[in-house]
Amino acid sequence: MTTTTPETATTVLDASGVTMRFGGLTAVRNVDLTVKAGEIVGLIGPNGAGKTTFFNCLTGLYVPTEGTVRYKGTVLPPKPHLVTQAGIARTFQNIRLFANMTVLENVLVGRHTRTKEGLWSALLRGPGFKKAEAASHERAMELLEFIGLQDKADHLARNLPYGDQRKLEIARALASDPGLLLLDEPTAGMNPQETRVTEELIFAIRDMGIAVLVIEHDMRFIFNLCDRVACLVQGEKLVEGSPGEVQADERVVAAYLGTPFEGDPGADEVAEVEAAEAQSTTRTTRTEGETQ
Ligand SMILES: Nc1ncnc2c1ncn2[C@@H]1O[C@H](COP(=O)(O)OP(=O)(O)OP(=O)(O)O)[C@@H](O)[C@H]1O
Repeated sequence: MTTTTPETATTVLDASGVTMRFGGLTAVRNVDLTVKAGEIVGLIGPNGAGKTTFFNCLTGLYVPTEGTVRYKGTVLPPKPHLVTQAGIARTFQNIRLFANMTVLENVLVGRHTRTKEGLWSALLRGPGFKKAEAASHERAMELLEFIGLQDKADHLARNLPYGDQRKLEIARALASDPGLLLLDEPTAGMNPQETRVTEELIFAIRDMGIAVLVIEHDMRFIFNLCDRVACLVQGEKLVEGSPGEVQADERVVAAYLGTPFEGDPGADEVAEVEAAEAQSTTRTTRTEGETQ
């Protein structure tokens, strides 16, 4: 059996020099990022760092002011449905399900980019359409089983608990048979148990051969999950590396805490506190000695 290592794996996503300006504001500046087959890559950064804007540049919602985005070597067309058709699926920061449709119907909607039957075939319900419909139904049920919602296929999406709605969004994205899945804050609002389940789900998606790029504020989740992490700050890529490297990088810590570290972080403060404590101990000892 051959296994693909990240070094030799094909590049699924190649974003190069991506810049996005809104009038005078540069939300993303000259960002390069690659995702290889078999990888889970994390994108972190403080609020307003440009993470979602960068996602929107990858998925055709925004046309980058500068730079190119390639999927498996081909430059992507700047239209969301064509990007989905090419093989990139995404979920959004805020849940965007069809609330009054069933769980199964929501997944079937996600399948439409892979259905070739035309309008007349659908209207006349010819044999080609019926075959395609049965195949879509079967695939949608497989996906519901994969995420553990097969028993709720007939429930209305709006009646699902929050964690299940998030899972359903992922199933709908998977219905387009992507080679790359972009997840925008998949654990936002989840309790620790739901977050753990999501982590397992993303590992299982990776094991299905789908590369994953994930934005998340939950650092424990991201460092546990990802093979590689990139940190955006004020639209620029500040650091990229293994979870260990990024976690230990003083610039990343400073970006989150809002204070730059210089030299040994906090050494002066520690020395000051220790000196003050030593002084107060001397004073206390002397006072005690004087009263005896
Ligand atoms: N359509 C837009 N028009 C103008 N400015 C925008 C637009 N979209 C985003 N911005 C600005 O671009 C910057 C980056 O925003 P973005 O939402 O990409 O950050 P983020 O890193 O995803 O933040 P968060 O973690 O809070 O979701 C912000 O200053 C934001 O106000």
